[in-house]
Amino acid sequence: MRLLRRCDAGEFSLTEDLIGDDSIPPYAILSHTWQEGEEVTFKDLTDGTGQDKNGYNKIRFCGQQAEHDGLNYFWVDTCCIDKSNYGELQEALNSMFRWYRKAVKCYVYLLDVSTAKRKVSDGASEFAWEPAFRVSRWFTRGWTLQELIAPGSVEFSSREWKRLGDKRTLTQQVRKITGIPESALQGGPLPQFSINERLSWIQHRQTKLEEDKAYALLGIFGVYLAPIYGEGKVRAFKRLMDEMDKWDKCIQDLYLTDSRNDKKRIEDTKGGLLKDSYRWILGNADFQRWRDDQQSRLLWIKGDPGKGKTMLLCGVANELTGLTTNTALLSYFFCQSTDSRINSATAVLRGLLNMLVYQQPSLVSHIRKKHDHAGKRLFEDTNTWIALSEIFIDVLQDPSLKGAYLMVDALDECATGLPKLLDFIVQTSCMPAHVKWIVSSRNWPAIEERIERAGQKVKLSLELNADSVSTAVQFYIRHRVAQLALDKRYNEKEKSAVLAHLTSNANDTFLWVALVCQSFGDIPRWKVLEKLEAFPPGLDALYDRMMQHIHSSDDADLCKRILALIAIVYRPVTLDELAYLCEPLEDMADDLASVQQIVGLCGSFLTIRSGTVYFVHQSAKDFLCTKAASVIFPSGTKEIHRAIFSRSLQVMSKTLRRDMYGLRTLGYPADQVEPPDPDPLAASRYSCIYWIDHLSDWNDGCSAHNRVPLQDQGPVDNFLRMKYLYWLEALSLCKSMPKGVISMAKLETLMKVILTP
Ligand SMILES: Nc1ncnc2c1ncn2[C@@H]1O[C@H](COP(=O)(O)OP(=O)(O)OP(=O)(O)O)[C@@H](O)[C@H]1O
Repeated sequence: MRLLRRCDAGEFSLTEDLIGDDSIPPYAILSHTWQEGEEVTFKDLTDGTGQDKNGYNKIRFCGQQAEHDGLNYFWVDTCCIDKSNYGELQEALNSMFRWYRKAVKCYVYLLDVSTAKRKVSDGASEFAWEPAFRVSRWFTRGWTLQELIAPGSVEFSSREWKRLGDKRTLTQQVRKITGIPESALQGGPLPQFSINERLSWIQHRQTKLEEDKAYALLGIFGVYLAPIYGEGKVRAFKRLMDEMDKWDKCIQDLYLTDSRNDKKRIEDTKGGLLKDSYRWILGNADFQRWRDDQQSRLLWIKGDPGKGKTMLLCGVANELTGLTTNTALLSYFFCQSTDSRINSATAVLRGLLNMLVYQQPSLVSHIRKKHDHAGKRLFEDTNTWIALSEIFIDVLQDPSLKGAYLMVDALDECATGLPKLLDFIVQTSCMPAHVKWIVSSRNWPAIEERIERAGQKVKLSLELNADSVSTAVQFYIRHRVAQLALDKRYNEKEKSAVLAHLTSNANDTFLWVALVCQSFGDIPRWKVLEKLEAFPPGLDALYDRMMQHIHSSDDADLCKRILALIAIVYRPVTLDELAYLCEPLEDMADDLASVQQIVGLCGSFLTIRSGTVYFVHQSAKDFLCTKAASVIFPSGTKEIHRAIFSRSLQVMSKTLRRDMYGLRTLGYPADQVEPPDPDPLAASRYSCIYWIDHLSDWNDGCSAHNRVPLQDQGPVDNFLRMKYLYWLEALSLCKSMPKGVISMAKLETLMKVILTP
């Protein structure tokens, strides 16, 4: 990129070609419409001519504005690109959007808008220049579309160099004139707008060369295309759309979860995020050191279960969102061991990448380099980690990446590949890039050992910040008690007693407060004082008490069965799925309200959100699987795997059939399938995907006389003979064919082991 610099004599000179973003100083950029034969060219500038052209005036305008704003450099498209050099032109066309985005200021020079006339009359609601502004030629040209959208600051000036306003103050007018939504004008991520919507923004705009109408969209779509002038508009658009299709496919294949939705879900299920309970971190010296010191790249927040780490990270994400708009990207990931989709090292990198490319689509090029060859397998085979980590490093080293904040919550919940993920975080936190990591986990020595290897790290222990955490928990207690008092109509005495009990027993643990308050919600007001002592301090003591409560209830066996099942499944199951997987619930399969009620009897261990059953917290699952294991798995966990496998086979045999979604035609694209309502796969979706995993876990280490039924005429053989094709169809409808292929290989291995004499 070449820039212009003002010389002492008031003239301008071109810099050399500046390679690499680090060598590019802050600059302003001009946006205008071209006048045939009147523009100052690259050749003019190098020959020292062109001062007599009308276009020279615009360069002076841009230079003067830049100087006024304290910027020594500026860029003008007419003369900063050597258009006689095809390589340079191609690079410029594909970089233009980024150049406009990186400009500190963009000055729009409107030759056809004059401020010579003053306000129409006193009290008039619009300025005299507004009618001319509305019909300005600038709004009708193709290239000016990205010049409006890409820069953070766009200032409009009249023919007389008078400032009219900027794209923030004139948002409503610009939105009306262009039809472009406000969030796109204000720098919102463009992938949130459909391809058709983005195409519509240029529909009524013109370009001198017909192909340019397509090329002017490259930055807006975040794709790379070599310009072929002469190919015609139709072919140029076809090539653009082909690129978009590949882009779309790549993003779809990468997609695993939308961390923004995960964050929202987590905040919702945990009862909403309280700013007063996390904002202490913003004033914390360690946090500030990590945030403000360029050399500090890795912040590790560590603390015991339920100390509020996840909610703290949600809060930090919110604060960084405000802080980083236009200066850096923010990407986060919340590991959850109870959900096999989001509890592995590869899932973390996929999730982080997904958020990065959403904000800066041009970064997809690094994924495309591998995805164009390998397709979806790139994200699903044994080499996925290698490929993803290489892609991730390329992304972090992309010269156009201004900076990035990367957050990973609950490293201890990353069940697969944690050591390599930690090594990767440590490695990339030492790279010379503007990247900062923030991670959280429990106080695990294995994590500490690896994080210690990072050069510039900051450790923030919640236990060592007990005063701040304690004050934050106090805010939380007051908030929850106020809510309870309102809902349950406590009198002052009851309210004070609850407050005092929580305050003196919380031990700086949010989760304990959250669980106790949840239980108080089920206790009638007149019993609350009497029941207070039933909530002992300490998480385990509380879980223990919840377990005893279940034990002494009429539905103890059923509740324990449900808890065991929810602790074993590979992803949270829906009420529909639960009703079929848990045999004693079978009769209620068409009465989900009752299933929901029964889940409600399982103490506060479980919670239901949008029809799906989750553990209220990871520590609840940990408690059940360790301290209460003998109670909920009296015959061991294999027995639960066996039961889930066996129920899965039954539900699949009962529900799978040909063309369940009534698609009729063969070859219907799987990604366009919408589940009918009611969904015939609602009850068997989980079973279709995971039955082989349960079979395999049941078999794992089984003694010879307990062998799983894989022989001819056994249940597996019968199922495959009768339903194999329907099962494949179901896998495809569940968009889980790749997982199915892995499962089939697993089944084959299992057969070989078991059936070998
Ligand atoms: N800032 C906050 N606003 C609202 N609720 C909060 C806040 N901090 C903590 N909580 C409450 O405390 C509970 C525990 O917090 P959180 O899940 O963040 O703990 P954690 O340290 O991540 O636990 P673990 O390490 O066991 O996963 C949450 O479910 C929520 O109810």
